[in-house]
Amino acid sequence: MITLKTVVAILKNDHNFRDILIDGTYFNTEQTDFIFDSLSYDSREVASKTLFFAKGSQFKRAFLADLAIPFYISETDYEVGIPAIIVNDVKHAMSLIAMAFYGNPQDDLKTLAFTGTKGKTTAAYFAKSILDIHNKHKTAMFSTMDTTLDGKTFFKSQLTTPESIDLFRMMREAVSNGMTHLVMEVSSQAYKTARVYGLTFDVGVFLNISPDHIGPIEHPTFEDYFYCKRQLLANSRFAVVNADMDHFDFIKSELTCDYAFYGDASLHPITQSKAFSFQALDQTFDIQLIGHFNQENAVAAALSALQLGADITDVKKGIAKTTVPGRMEVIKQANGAKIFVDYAHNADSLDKLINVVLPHQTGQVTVIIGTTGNKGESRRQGIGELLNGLPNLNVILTADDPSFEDPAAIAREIASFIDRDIPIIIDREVAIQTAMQQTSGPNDAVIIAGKGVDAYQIVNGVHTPYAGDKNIAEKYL
Ligand SMILES: CC(=O)N[C@H]1[C@@H](OP(=O)(O)OP(=O)(O)OC[C@H]2O[C@@H](n3ccc(=O)[nH]c3=O)[C@H](O)[C@@H]2O)O[C@H](CO)[C@@H](O)[C@@H]1O[C@H](C)C(=O)N[C@@H](C)C(=O)N[C@H](CCC(=O)O)C(=O)O
Ligand SMILES: Nc1ncnc2c1ncn2[C@@H]1O[C@H](COP(=O)(O)OP(=O)(O)OP(=O)(O)O)[C@@H](O)[C@H]1O
Repeated sequence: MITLKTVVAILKNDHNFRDILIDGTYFNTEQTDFIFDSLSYDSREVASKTLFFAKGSQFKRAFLADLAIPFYISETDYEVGIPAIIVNDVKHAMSLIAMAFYGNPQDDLKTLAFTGTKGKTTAAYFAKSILDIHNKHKTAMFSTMDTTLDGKTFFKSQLTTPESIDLFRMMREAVSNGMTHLVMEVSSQAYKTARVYGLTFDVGVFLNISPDHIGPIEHPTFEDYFYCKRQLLANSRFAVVNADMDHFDFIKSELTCDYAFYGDASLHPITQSKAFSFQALDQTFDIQLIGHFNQENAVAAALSALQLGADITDVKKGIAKTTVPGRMEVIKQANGAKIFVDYAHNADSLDKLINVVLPHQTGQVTVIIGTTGNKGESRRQGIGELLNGLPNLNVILTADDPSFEDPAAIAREIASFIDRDIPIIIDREVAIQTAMQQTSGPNDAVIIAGKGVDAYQIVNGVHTPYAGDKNIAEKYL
């Protein structure tokens, strides 16, 4: 529940209130009070006491026209005869009002947020494993892969960071379920679209930055992407930062809270890095996820969990038991060849993934990859140029969430950055089957990059069923 009076007070306090408009008359405050019993940003989900937020580039006046609602909040007066609260920024309004409506659930949780171009999901899984040992399985998690409000039942979310109304509702539900900690991923889009506006995290972690998510529906420039990501540190009580990342000195210069750094250029380097173990924080850790970058993700999670009260024993146990579906999963073909299934879908991740595989697999190595349509368009050049610089690698280009674009055209665009001829097999299952048929022994490998365990392909904007890279690979062992 929230009253109109509280809503107006929140907006005024945030310097976001413009006016209330009822039947063509302007008011600078509420005329009578009203109690709202729900919040919504979707006209298909409203009731008689819903406070409705009209937001978004695709919002249409028609969505409001026949609604039986007491008020809506908007940047625009849609002139539909419904009392309107006009604000300068509807997404700021939505976040602060949702926070109050759900009773500031962040105050009842220890909150840990990860941002970075890569590793958010993996680091979140490490952190959840550690914290679950510390708090006896009372860790909620909001991640791209999985969301859990009770620590044990999981569902897939549409967005990496939920819309603010959903975020605070889910946080409240997690508290009601007895959760004491929340681990979440915060995307740059979350800051760009104010999904976490007004929220301060107990610990904010910045894992790394590389050019990505630049395109018409994401960020116009790298500067914008980087700025949005840095907002996590500006809105955290304690920062954990990778000292080896690009622009680290600048990030450090901006910090206003306490912090811990990790990486070679810090007091917490990773040493003795082996496939399944490493040393850091004066300890030896066992780890199931191979790759130095996963050891970085693990140390970031370790420092965060220590800050939130876990002890080093919890940390060691948590890291040792962590696996992440679709991240660095290795299966063996009948002929001994190794199949690596990983979610790498930009040049930086693919580069790191290939560098983990090549030292061990000295035979024929085939990479299967595509890139998404209508999103992250710059990945095509990045991946093409990377593969061009690795002439000994076999490559098959395939589909990966083409959305409204033609997957063959996307593949041709990637191929245009590669000097040698590259086969294009749009059917991902056939691409995997073909590569696996070409292996001949234990030194060979197939790297299936991009979809991990995603059980769908986005085609024409619709999630269409897909068996999943790992399931398909297992079919052709
Ligand atoms: C750019 C962006 O963040 N867009 C998100 C945003 O859209 P928006 O606010 O612009 O809303 P819109 O799509 O224009 O829709 C207009 C509004 O009309 C409403 N509506 C619609 C139909 C109707 O009949 N009645 C009605 O009221 C809708 O509920 C919506 O509120 O809010 C929508 C939900 O309210 C999201 O679905 C949408 O995510 C889009 C689809 C998306 O794909 N976003 C990606 C780029 C994203 O955010 N990704 C990051 C992860 C990036 C990473 O991998 O690191 C993420 O956090 O998920
Ligand atoms: N620290 C890292 N640096 C570079 N690449 C990484 C790192 N951690 C993971 N990766 C690679 O990126 C892929 C995606 O990892 P993960 O899902 O943890 O990242 P994410 O930030 O959640 O990704 P996304 O934003 O694309 O959902 C992994 O499969 C791996 O190939």
